[in-house]
Amino acid sequence: MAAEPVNVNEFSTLARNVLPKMIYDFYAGGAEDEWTLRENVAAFQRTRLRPRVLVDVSNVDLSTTILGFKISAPIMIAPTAMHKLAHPEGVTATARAAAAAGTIMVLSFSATSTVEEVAATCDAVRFFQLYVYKNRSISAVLAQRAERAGYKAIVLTADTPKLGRREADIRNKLVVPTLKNLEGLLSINMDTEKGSGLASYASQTLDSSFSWKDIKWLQSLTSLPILIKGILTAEDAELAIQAGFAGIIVSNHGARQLILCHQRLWLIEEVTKAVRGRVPVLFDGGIRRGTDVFKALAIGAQAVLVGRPIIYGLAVKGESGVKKVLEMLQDELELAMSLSGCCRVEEITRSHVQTENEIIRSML
Ligand SMILES: Cc1cc2nc3c(=O)[nH]c(=O)nc-3n(C[C@H](O)[C@H](O)[C@H](O)COP(=O)(O)O)c2cc1C
Ligand SMILES: CCCCCCC(=O)C(=O)O
Repeated sequence: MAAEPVNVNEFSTLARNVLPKMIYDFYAGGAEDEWTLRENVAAFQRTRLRPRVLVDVSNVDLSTTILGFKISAPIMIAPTAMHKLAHPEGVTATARAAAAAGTIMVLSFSATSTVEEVAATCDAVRFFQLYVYKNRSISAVLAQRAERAGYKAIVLTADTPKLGRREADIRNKLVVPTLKNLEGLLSINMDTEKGSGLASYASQTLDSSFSWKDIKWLQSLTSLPILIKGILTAEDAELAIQAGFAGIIVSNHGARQLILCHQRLWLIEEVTKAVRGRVPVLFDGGIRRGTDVFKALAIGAQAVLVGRPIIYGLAVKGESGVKKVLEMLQDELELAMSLSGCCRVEEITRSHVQTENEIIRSML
């Protein structure tokens, strides 16, 4: 029997062993030559901590509040598609694990369980992620179904007018299962002749004409707060606030969309400076350790979301695997806070981290 994983990265190795190659590659993969994927993780490793000592850390509290909802730690579950490819119970198991951990899960539009099935599986605060389809009434129906089913916010993913070029999926001729939310609403011929079935599906469905001028339409569909996911510049952060978004998620979609040339972790600082506290700023991408959460918070994020590690926990051990991943990250964050002299998440400040440039400058 394989040894029990002691950290989140070991779940990734175990997941690789249990999943068919096509599925693991879909989950693990990034766009093009995947250097942004590597950079998502490496940026954390190049960021140093500046711990303070001799602080009474006998009582550390990780809890925080996002859009008025209290969560046990600033670690949420990012929307990721098709959990039934990882485990037969799919995202209902993920949702139960989120509820047990006292955190918020963002359900993917492209889930393999319906919004109602997920809502019925446990009582927890959930958000719903939305893509805008060419047939906009499909997105409208889904946003309204989510509101009726008790979801507390909509998360508009803004970085996917077209699907990124995921070369592993092209090579593997990725076959995608039925997306349960769309049953009866859409019928698509998923072509794997030329490569990825997901790419074929996306090119038939995603509305690449959707733009800032259409946000009012989106807001007219729902009374829920709407967050925007995929913001990477101060300019777009300002537009998002002007458009009335209730929160911003700094994200490069787990390096699955555009290959970037910026050390992305520092975009949190660019965005938080532009936002000036007007709405919460969250971050996702490359979080694999509690110290990564700590660093993202120090740079200015109010909470982080985690994508792949959750799927790997699900693939390896179902609901209990997801719980374990969340527990590991929470425990590591608690230790990082204790060893840095922080008892509350609000006590994690910019002075607790040093950037690569700051490190170089300090040597001159
Ligand atoms: C397999 C997979 C599926 C994803 N599906 C979605 C999705 O349906 N909607 C969305 O907005 N983002 C999706 N994402 C992006 C995640 O929400 C998140 O931005 C990213 O996974 C964070 O990076 P991490 O995996 O390094 O934690 C997906 C990512 C992965 C890896
Ligand atoms: C119609 C677009 C499907 C996107 C699938 C999920 C996703 O966002 C991903 O990164 O994969």
